[in-house]
Amino acid sequence: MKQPLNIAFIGAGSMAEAMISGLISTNKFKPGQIHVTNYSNDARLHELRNQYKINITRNIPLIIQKSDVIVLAVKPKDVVESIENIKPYIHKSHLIISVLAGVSTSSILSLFQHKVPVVRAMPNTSASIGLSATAISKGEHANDEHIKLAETLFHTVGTVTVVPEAQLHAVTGLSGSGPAYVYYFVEAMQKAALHQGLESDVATDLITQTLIGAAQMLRTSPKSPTTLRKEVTSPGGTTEAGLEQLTDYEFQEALIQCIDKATLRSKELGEAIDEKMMSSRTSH
Ligand SMILES: NC(=O)C1=CN([C@@H]2O[C@H](COP(=O)(O)OP(=O)(O)OC[C@H]3O[C@@H](n4cnc5c(N)ncnc54)[C@H](O)[C@@H]3O)[C@@H](O)[C@H]2O)C=CC1
Ligand SMILES: O=C(O)[C@@H]1CCC=N1
Repeated sequence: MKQPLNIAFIGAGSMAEAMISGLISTNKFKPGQIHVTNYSNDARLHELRNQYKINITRNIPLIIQKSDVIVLAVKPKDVVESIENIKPYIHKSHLIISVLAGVSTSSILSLFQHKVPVVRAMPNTSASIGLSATAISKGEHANDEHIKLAETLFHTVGTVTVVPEAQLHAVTGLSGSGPAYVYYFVEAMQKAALHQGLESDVATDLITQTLIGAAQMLRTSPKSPTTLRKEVTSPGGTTEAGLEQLTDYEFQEALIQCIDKATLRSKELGEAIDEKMMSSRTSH
């Protein structure tokens, strides 16, 4: 594929912005190489242009013609309409990257109705600071070069793992949605800190540094999470008293159920698209 690459984002929401922000902040992509369009919100496009100096447009033929990589970043429910709009202008030398939860590469290929290379990816919003955990899989007409290109792109915004496509539902429930679970956990820690009389900004600093420290320990220490937990937990001490409450409230079970449910939802989102495609075919 020619260099420098031009990238079009179809959809200008949270995930598109996280990727745009990450791509630009690493200086590996210039704002001029990035193009973005959305459904109807002009103010949102102007906001993105003001912040990142990227190209904004609602001219579909133009954005597709100018770009080598097309990132589908609409909600799963909008995939049929968004592909319908771009389809006439797509050719085989484009690489389509879908970040849509649940939607399979085979559904995307059926919507394009021709042999376009598709890579499906599941990043997370930490892409905005170059720390996404992204997993990718290739569709039927994507080759090793396409997967390499997608790897390079997502490497700019964090780590990349290639997985069999069937595993992307679990990845979505785990690391795609994962940042939200952590933020939810932090919201609870903040409430507890306030309840105990700590100042809000003091609490926020302590919580954030605790999370960064624990995450860094997980990354750098050869010890397992269980060993690291036990090292904090003095017999008869404060941690043990706290963890007893989490056990009583079945915290781990709740989290397992949470990830199972999110994984199931990813499958349902994909199935809903397949059903929509089937019913539109039978009604024509
Ligand atoms: N938000 C997240 O943390 C993550 C989201 N994703 C996936 O990324 C995709 C986008 O999610 P968000 O950014 O959170 O959604 P969002 O609702 O913030 O953004 C969706 C964007 O799509 C645009 N859009 C809708 N229909 C369109 C059409 N026909 N043509 C062009 N643009 C159209 C909307 O105007 C909006 O800009 C979803 O499929 C989601 O599953 C994947 C990983 C993480
Ligand atoms: O909640 C969602 O459906 C998307 C996919 C992963 C994170 N956000």
